[in-house]
Amino acid sequence: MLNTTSGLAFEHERVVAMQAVRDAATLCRAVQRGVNLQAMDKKDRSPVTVADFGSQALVCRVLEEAFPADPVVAEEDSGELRQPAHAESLAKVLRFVTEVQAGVDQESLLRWIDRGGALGGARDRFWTLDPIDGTKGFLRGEQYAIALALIVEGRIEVAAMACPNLPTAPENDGVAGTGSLFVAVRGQGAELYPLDGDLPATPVRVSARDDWGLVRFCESVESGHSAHDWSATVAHRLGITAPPVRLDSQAKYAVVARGEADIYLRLPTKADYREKIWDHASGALILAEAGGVVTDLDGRPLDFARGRELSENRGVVATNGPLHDRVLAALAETFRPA
Ligand SMILES: Nc1ncnc2c1ncn2[C@@H]1O[C@H](COP(=O)(O)OS(=O)(=O)O)[C@@H](OP(=O)(O)O)[C@H]1O
Ligand SMILES: [Mg+2]
Ligand SMILES: [Mg+2]
Ligand SMILES: [Mg+2]
Repeated sequence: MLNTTSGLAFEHERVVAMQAVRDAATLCRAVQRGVNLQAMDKKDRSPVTVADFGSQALVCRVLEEAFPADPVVAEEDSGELRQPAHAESLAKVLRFVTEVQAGVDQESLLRWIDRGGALGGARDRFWTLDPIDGTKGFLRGEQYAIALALIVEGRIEVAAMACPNLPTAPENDGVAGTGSLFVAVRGQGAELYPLDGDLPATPVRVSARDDWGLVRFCESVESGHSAHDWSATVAHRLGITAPPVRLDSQAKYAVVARGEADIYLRLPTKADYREKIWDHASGALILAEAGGVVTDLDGRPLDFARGRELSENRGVVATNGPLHDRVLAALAETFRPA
C-alpha cells in the first residue's frame, strides 16, 4: 500500500477519502440552506433526510471510481427512496447530487447508495461510512459529521471526518464557512484541515489534563442514545464538577482529540443495543492518532471485524489517555445498565 511518490502508506486512500467527505459536505450544506428540512422515518423510526441519501451517493461514487473493488458498509440503503410515495424526495436527492456531480441519472444514484450494503467482517478491506452522523443534530442545525474510514483485516487504517458546523477554532464559533475536516492514517497522527479552501493542516493532539476539577466530558444530545443519568453519577464519583458538553455525532471524538474536552462517554440505554461500526470507526482512529484511548465500558478494544455492528462491545469510553483507567474503574463500580 506504499505510494511511490510520497512513500507514505495509504496516501492515495487518504486523499480520496478527503475528497469524498468534502463533496458530501458541500451537498449537506446546500440542503441545509436550500430546503425546508423534513425527515422521513425509517423502519426503526429514526430520521433520514435527502442529505443522508445524497451524501451516501456522492461518497460511494468517489470510492467506486478510485477503488472499484472495495466494498462499503454504510448506514443507508435506497429501499425507501424507491417507493412511489417518496418520488418527490428522490427527485430532490437527484437535484442536490447533480449540483455537485453533473450529469447523474437516477439509476446511477440509487446504485451508488446501494454500494453501501456490504457486510464487513474480518475480510481483507472495506470502507465504512456514516453519510450524516447525528441526523438529529443536522435537523436542528447543530453538529453533524460525514464520517468515513477504511478498515483492513479488522484494523482502522484511514479516517476522514467532515464536521461542517464545527469551527476549526473556538474563536470562529458561529462564523459561516469555518467547518472542520479531521483526517488520520494509522501511525501517521491526526490532522485538522479547514473544510473550506485549501489551507494546510494543523496537528491534532489530546489534552494532558488529569485534574478532575478541570476535566470536561461530552456525551450525546439525545438521552435515548446515551444514559445521561448514569454519566452524571459516574462524573460525580470521579470529582468532575463541570457540566457535560452535549453535542451530536462523532464530533465528540474530534473535540476530545483536539483537547477541547477530555472524556466522551456513551453509556447504553438498552441492554440489547449494539453500536454500529459507522458511528465510531472514523472518530475512533482520529482520537487514537491524536494520542487518546478508546475502549468499550469493560475496557475492551472496539472490535470492527464482527460485521456491521460492534457485536462484542457495549457502550464506548473515549479519553485523552491519562484519565482512562480511572473512568473505567468508576464505571465498573457504579454503572448498572438497563
Ligand atoms: N439506542 C441507541 N443507542 C446508542 N446509539 C444510538 C441509538 N439509536 C441510534 N443510535 C445512534 O446514535 C447516532 C447519533 O449519535 P449521537 O447520539 O452521538 O448524536 S445525537 O446526540 O443523537 O445527535 C445515530 O447515528 P445517525 O443515525 O447517523 O444520526 C444512531 O446510529
Ligand atoms: Mg441514522
Ligand atoms: Mg450515525
Ligand atoms: Mg447517519
